[in-house]
Amino acid sequence: MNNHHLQVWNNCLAVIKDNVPPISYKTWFEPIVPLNLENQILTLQVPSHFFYEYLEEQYIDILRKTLRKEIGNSAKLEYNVVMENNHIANSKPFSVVVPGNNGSSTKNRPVSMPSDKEELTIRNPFVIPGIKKLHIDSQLNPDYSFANFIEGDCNRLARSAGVAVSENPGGTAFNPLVLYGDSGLGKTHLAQAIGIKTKELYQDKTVLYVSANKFQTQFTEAIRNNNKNDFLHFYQMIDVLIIDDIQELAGKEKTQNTFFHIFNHLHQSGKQLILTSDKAPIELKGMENRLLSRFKWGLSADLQNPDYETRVRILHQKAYKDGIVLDNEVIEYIASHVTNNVRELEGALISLLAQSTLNKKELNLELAVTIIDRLVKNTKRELSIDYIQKVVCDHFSLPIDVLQVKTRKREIVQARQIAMYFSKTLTKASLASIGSQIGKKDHATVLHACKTVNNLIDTDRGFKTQIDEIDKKLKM
Ligand SMILES: Nc1ncnc2c1ncn2[C@@H]1O[C@H](COP(=O)(O)OP(=O)(O)OP(=O)(O)O)[C@@H](O)[C@H]1O
Repeated sequence: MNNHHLQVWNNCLAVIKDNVPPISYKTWFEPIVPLNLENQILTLQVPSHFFYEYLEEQYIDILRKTLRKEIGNSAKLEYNVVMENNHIANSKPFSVVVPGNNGSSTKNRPVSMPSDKEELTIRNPFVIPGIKKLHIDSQLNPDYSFANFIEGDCNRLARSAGVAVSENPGGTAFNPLVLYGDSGLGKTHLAQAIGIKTKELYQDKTVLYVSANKFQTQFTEAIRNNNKNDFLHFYQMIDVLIIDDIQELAGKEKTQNTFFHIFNHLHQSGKQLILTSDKAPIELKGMENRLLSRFKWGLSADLQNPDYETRVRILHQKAYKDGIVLDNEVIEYIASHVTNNVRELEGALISLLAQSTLNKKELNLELAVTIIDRLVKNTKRELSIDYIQKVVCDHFSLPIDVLQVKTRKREIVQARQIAMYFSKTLTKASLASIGSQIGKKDHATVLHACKTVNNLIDTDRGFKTQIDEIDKKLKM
């Protein structure tokens, strides 16, 4: 048998080895199998389409130089992409690169499948090593469905983008879809809901949810075990990849670099990426710019703190799911006192249920007041503007929505000014944000309200007493 191709490739490798870092050599050149040399065309077998793309992108110069040195100026290079299992990826065609005078070009031929390569060699970081059939568990929690996700102004854009993505993964402009917002506002839930719905609509699509931390751990393991290729190949065959808490990759340059290649590959192949983050992409620190700029290709949608109405609906839904009936006053009490995020709202409900069951107490407002106040004090809550409006309205026996009504009625104007004054003194909200939440006023109106209230406190005893009473109620 003619071993000329082996000789030529080994000579090329000797030069390449001296010119690329050892880890790159091991990753990208050792797995290559030289197959044939005919008419100055060297055929190399590579394990995947991505592998070939990566070689083309990163190493074409050195390949071109070494080949020309070995075979002459009309040297050509062909890649034989051997997909080792039919369901690893769509059968991508055989690609040929010609490192000629005009740089590289590619053309296609059918894939060749050697008979001795039937076993799956890509290791799946989600299954026990040794299991040959590649079954990917999507790692989705069925509770995190769209049906269980309450819609409100706080999440409307993100939710509808999520529905659109799950109906047409990879086929909308929302790629990647970046969901961001503070902790406990439903990013994981929504991202998983997209995965669940996609699986319902497209059973044959490979969906995978993974936290950025898990991704990082798998990557470190893969490097330690010399399996970086397997790691890359595994991720590049996913149709819908959901990575949670992407901010956790900050400062992890190597992982980011690998994720960059996975991202590119998936995006170019029309696959869907869904990322969650605790900050808007523009505010993410410690991330490579090339990654950040890619995050901005699609849609970034934020999740905000739910307003009072949405909190009430979330509580009703959670109680219903747990099979308990709660009086409206109990739900309203929780919704007006637990305002930080949905996770705390859930926690409050669970504490209430636990106390009532364990101590055999009736689940009524009295119990709710005791439990919630204890909880809220422990979490050093910041008062919400919603709650301030509620307390002020209760104090003056006004319906809460009256503050939003455009009117010059003195008692309403004054209640609104008092609500603005307390929002300014007891929350961190800006004048503009206070104004927009209380009667859709501008910042100048809020400033004027604060001055008026301060003046009245100094000059009107009766007024000051009212303010002190409201203050006490708010800090109860
Ligand atoms: N709109 C909603 N409707 C119903 N449940 C919700 C909603 N938003 C959040 N939740 C619930 O609140 C809890 C916290 O949500 P989730 O874990 O998705 O938050 P997160 O934003 O991912 O938080 P973190 O950044 O801390 O991971 C979950 O149990 C989730 O089901």
